[in-house]
Amino acid sequence: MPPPTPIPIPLFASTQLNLLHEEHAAEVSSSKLASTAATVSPSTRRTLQATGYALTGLILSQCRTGLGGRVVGEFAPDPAVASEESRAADGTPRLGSHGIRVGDVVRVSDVAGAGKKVGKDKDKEKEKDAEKGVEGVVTRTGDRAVWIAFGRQGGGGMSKEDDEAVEELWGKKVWAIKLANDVTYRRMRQTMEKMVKMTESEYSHFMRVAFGHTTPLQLDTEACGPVEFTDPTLNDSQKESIQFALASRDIALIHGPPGTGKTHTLIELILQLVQRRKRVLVCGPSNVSVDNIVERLAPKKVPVVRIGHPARLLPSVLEHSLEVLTQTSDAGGIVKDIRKEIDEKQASIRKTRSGRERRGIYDDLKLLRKEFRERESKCVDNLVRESSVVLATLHGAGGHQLKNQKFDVVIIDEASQALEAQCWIPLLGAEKVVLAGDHLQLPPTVKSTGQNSKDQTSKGTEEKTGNTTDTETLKGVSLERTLFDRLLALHGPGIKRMLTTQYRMHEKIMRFPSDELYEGKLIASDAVKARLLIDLPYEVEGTDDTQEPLVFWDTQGGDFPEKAEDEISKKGALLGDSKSNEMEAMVVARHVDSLIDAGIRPESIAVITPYNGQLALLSRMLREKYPGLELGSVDGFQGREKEAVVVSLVRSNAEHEVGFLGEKRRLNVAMTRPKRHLCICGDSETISHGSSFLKHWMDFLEENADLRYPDAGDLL
Ligand SMILES: Nc1ncnc2c1ncn2[C@@H]1O[C@H](COP(=O)(O)OP(=O)(O)OP(=O)(O)O)[C@@H](O)[C@H]1O
Repeated sequence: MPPPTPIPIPLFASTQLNLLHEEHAAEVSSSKLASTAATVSPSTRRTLQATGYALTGLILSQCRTGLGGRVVGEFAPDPAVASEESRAADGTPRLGSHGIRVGDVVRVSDVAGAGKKVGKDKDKEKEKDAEKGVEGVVTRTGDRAVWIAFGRQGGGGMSKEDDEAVEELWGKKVWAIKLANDVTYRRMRQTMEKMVKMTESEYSHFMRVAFGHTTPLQLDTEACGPVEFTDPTLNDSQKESIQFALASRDIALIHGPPGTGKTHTLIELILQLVQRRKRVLVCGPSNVSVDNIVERLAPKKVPVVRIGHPARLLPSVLEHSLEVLTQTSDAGGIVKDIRKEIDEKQASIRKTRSGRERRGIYDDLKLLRKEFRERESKCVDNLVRESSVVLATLHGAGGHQLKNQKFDVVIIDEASQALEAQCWIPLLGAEKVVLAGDHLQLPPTVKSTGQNSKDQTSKGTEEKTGNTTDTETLKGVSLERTLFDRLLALHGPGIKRMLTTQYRMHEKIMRFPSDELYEGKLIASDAVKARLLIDLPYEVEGTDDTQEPLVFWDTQGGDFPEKAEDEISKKGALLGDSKSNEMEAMVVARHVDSLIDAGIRPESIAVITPYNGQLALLSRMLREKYPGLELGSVDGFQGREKEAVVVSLVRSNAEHEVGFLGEKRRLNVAMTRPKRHLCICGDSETISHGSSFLKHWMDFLEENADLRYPDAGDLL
């Protein structure tokens, strides 16, 4: 491996900043979420409610101190404006249908505050605040109320400003609007800004490795000692990956192709690190990816703390949540009394008529909350310090709870699905890093093209340096290029170990992705290699489908043409164009019918397609008929599996255009979801012209699949 070309860290970080800026703008505009909830008319508010973005006509009906010292407000429909139809039998107003969900970030503001004429400057300020409202996270939704927790994102209780803003809501008619959650962006931006400013002497060894200023250190096999695995079922490639990660001194990549037990391996690695008295920070790009690890680690009796807003955590991991521990653990005792006092004071405000008395209580409340925050932060600090394993999402790791915490190892699961800037949130202070992922499946979804920032960066660089060398070194830096990918390209396969036994697919389903993408190294475990639908643990008839793992319905011949379709969002907005193929959809539907006729439960089957136009069509044909059947996009199905998967490839045209079927990582995801049965529907003539990968795939299917040719006349 030739020495890597070093990448200047400030240049990398400023390019990322530009790319992130563009991406955020693209995301906000495509999601159409209002980023400011300032003055909007009643009719706009009603439209926003009808389209699932807001809840109007609310009043604050109750407040209590909730998790992490946040104020949790209960918002009920205003009885004064609730219509007769919207009331329950006992006359209580109901919320009606709305699209506000648990975990959503919302802003609650006063509807009347907007546009009022006010006299004094101080009042004007207050009025402005009321318009601006206060941000919170939805913790519960019910028929008669929604509950919203106010306070800093990432925990730590209420700030003084939040306190006042919530108090301002009492007695007002308010509304709540869903906001784009930009904590992740903020944290990525802050991290990149920090990187831009860092001086050479501040770079950690890991940073210098990650940007090619130096090469990874030799493995330290002696220091990691002999490994006694706690899990006797680990296979050799899993054991080797764990040993490698233990011996590495700076960077180790664990490459986990589909179904190879990546998480299984990480659990053992974490246990081994804890045995060696190492402190470990474990992160993932999503709450689910992190909770998945907490769930599997918790029974092992290792002290773990999960950082993150309790509203977004799985109920099964709540007892390990930092905010819950702050209340339930012994360490939490120091904040309990004060919380009670705050609640009592708060309740007394509403009973007090005199303005002077109210202000007095208000002042007391401020002091109490300050005390609460101080005690809580001490308690949080102790809890985190005492835990060998701390878990958070990548952006959650940028919260105040981990500010002064040092970890021996940072592990990132699903690293190939995270933006690189996101990974750097926990990595800036890291000494040793383990990344687990599969760069041959889809990277994180990116909406922007990155073109503007590329142009800006090259211009800026040329102006600054007078040449384009730096721009050259940044070639290939885009948001879609993950840290996992980049490190592999920079330092070569020596920094990675691959898991090779897969526990999902029948051998015949695995063969093509293994040979084409994983150097033929995948092995199907004995338990799965010959499993067929007919072997399912419920009654299944023996048919051509239930005894065959791989079926190819080849629609070649021109009778199954694709169609361009406008892609319409739920709100009726034009999203762009997509493709559909009605005749092919009929082939898919027939295949699903015959699987179900043979006794396969709809819940065991998924139908997936890369095109939203086709997904809409298939949904119309199949959703009502088989409610348990799963219908989805290929991208959305990454990380999932089903007993039987039917893939509709859609493209069929005389020009042999294949669009984004040309992305082999997407096809890899599509073909590696099933356990026992994969059925591909597509036009081999069109598809085989798309790329050499697609040509090999079509050849493979022709030779190895149960090949069938649908008759267009039969279908009509
Ligand atoms: N050594 C093993 N022996 C038996 N079963 C295993 C082993 N390792 C993993 N598995 C099984 O393989 C399946 C996938 O494992 P796991 O959920 O850890 O993988 P993952 O990495 O999270 O998922 P994916 O591979 O899809 O990314 C699980 O059902 C798990 O029990």
